[in-house]
Amino acid sequence: MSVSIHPSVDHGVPQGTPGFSGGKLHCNCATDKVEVTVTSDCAHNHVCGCSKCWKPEGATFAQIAVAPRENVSVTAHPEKLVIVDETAAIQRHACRDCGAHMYGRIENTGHPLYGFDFFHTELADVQGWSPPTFAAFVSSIIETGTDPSKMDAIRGRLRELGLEPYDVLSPPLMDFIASQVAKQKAAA
Ligand SMILES: N[C@@H](CCC(=O)N[C@@H](CS)C(=O)NCC(=O)O)C(=O)O
Ligand SMILES: [Zn+2]
Ligand SMILES: [Zn+2]
Repeated sequence: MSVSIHPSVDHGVPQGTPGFSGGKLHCNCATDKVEVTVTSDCAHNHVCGCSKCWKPEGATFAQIAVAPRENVSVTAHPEKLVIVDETAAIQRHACRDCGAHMYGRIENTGHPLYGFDFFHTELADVQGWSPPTFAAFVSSIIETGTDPSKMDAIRGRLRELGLEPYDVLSPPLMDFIASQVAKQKAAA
């Protein structure tokens, strides 16, 4: 295999199941697993190279998607969750024992992405989620140790997988964020 991106896409990006309606995510603890229930499919699934998104052992990118926050709830062992960085825009709730990030929530109602919770679909015990469609924050992998000389090969592999690489977010998401900001400015 050429370059490893993330175990969920390294052998080809899976197809989603039409009408998929969500599932339960579990942390990586052997017992007393934290459980998060998501009652819809995800949207905007992508791989992210930033240093803040949780990655499985050995992965170069995280795989992360969103769902409306009302569709995401902690259904077992909430006492094991800790917020990784209270000052971050996305408050990532991680299992204090295994470190897996179970969901990320934006509490600032003025944030353009307020209302979306972030989660890692590979933590689910079911498959069929809308698959990743692009790669975000690709240059950021250099910050966590990737040799810059490998970037051409990594961007090439992402394109081969159909995951167009961007150094921030995809144009549709950047347009959505800018539209939210424009609405806020118009209302102010
Ligand atoms: N280059 C930075 C980028 C971090 C970043 O901006 N991450 C994005 C994508 S997840 C974000 O939205 N961060 C908001 C947050 O982490 O709260 C890094 O790798 O740490
Ligand atoms: Zn755990
Ligand atoms: Zn990220």
